[in-house]
Amino acid sequence: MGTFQIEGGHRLSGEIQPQGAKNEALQILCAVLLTDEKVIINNIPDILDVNKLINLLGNLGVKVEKLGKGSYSFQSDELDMDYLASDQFKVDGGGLRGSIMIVGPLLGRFGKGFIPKPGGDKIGRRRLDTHFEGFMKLGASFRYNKEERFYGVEAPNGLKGDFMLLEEASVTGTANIVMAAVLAKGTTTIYNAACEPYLQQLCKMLNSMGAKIQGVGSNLLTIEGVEKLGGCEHTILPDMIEIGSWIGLAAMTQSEITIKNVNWDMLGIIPITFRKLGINLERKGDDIHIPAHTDGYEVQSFIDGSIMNISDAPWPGFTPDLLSIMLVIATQARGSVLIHQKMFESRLFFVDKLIDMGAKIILCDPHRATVIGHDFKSQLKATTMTSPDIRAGISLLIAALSAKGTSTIHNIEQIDRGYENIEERLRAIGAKITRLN
Ligand SMILES: CC(=O)N[C@H]1[C@@H](OP(=O)(O)OP(=O)(O)OC[C@H]2O[C@@H](n3ccc(=O)[nH]c3=O)[C@H](O)[C@@H]2O)O[C@H](CO)[C@@H](O)[C@@H]1O
Ligand SMILES: C=C(OP(=O)(O)O)C(=O)O
Repeated sequence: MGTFQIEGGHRLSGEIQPQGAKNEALQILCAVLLTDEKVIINNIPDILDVNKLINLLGNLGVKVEKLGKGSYSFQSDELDMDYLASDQFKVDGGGLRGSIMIVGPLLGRFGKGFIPKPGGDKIGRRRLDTHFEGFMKLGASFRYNKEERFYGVEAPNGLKGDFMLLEEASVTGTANIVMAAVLAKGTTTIYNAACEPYLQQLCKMLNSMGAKIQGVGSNLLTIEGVEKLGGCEHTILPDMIEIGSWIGLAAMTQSEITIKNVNWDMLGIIPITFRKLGINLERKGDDIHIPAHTDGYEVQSFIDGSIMNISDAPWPGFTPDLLSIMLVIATQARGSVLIHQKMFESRLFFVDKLIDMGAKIILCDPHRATVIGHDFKSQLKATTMTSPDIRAGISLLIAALSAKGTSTIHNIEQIDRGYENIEERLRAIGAKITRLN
């Protein structure tokens, strides 16, 4: 188990360049299975989850070639389908959440797809019903081995387009169904589709490979199936969750930081939501400049004067992956805020650690926490903690960097799942952080 030691209480300053988006990369990498031609992908983040998926693709027979930092070519012309029945696949597939998205492309192109129960954050129930109901709507048969927790779908005669109304706007579920439907016969219509920038990017890539997808960016996708897809070159967007993490870091440490090349127009409601907590964000070209909040930041209230409430919703609502960071920032705001995590059941339990550090938080129930900000009149105190999931991990790291004294964070593999070379990048803007093992 890896550990960070963090000496908190120092102001940071400088520029930080966001990595490529983890959740987009996981979708895009799975899409390379849809063609026997070469696919080039740029801006791939060098993080644990993405490297695990690249390794899985390699074990499946995809020819992987590194072209430069963050750039790879992939060719899926000679896949080893026997690997899907191997013990190694059970280990590889269970190692991350994103592996679930190999099923759609395999089903679409080869008429069968398998996956062990995927990994990912333990943040409450994470059902896969949307994925498999979608595949069944396209004509696949489904089986699930409860003992081995192994899922399988088969359609030996190919898939056939249909209309479907998804039970939930599942991000990976929509990506999976889209990747199956692009090679189905006829037209597939997906209503209540997720439409995060990750999905917009996936659809853009698939269209450049020859797919016919309309409605990109909306919750109604129409996909006219094609016989075959070809190669393409695709560049992954900057990671909006990382960008939000650095905004939180700047606010909590009262530091002046510029986040470079953020692709502002794809950030949706994120900048507005930080402003609700009183964070001042300036757009400079395509950068975000956060001035030092030396006088703190004040939570806004609603028009009727009622307490500020920040909650998650499917895109274009506020992403659940930034709520833990919002919660941490709120601990030093002027005013109070209710954080409502609607999607996941166990993502707020990490507040215990913040309470240990001196934050004023009432955990109302597993989904809601009320935070009463200190307005920097009292600093958080350093402590020893364990990172329960990726976003709680980065939130605790931000808390530690703002706290008085030296903190220790264990289980930092959770952070390494999604943040590239984090200690070096933070040291470059003045953070005192050391990786102990
Ligand atoms: C690898 C990857 O891309 N992971 C992301 C993906 O996970 P993932 O695709 O696994 O998440 P889903 O979108 O399927 O759903 C997440 C959870 O929210 C619930 N739910 C979902 C939609 C909805 O309208 N209402 C609702 O309550 C689901 O029951 C589920 O428990 O999307 C999540 C939701 O943005 C993000 O937290 C994850 O970082
Ligand atoms: C929950 C997340 O990741 P995953 O879906 O990979 O567990 C996340 O990125 O915040």
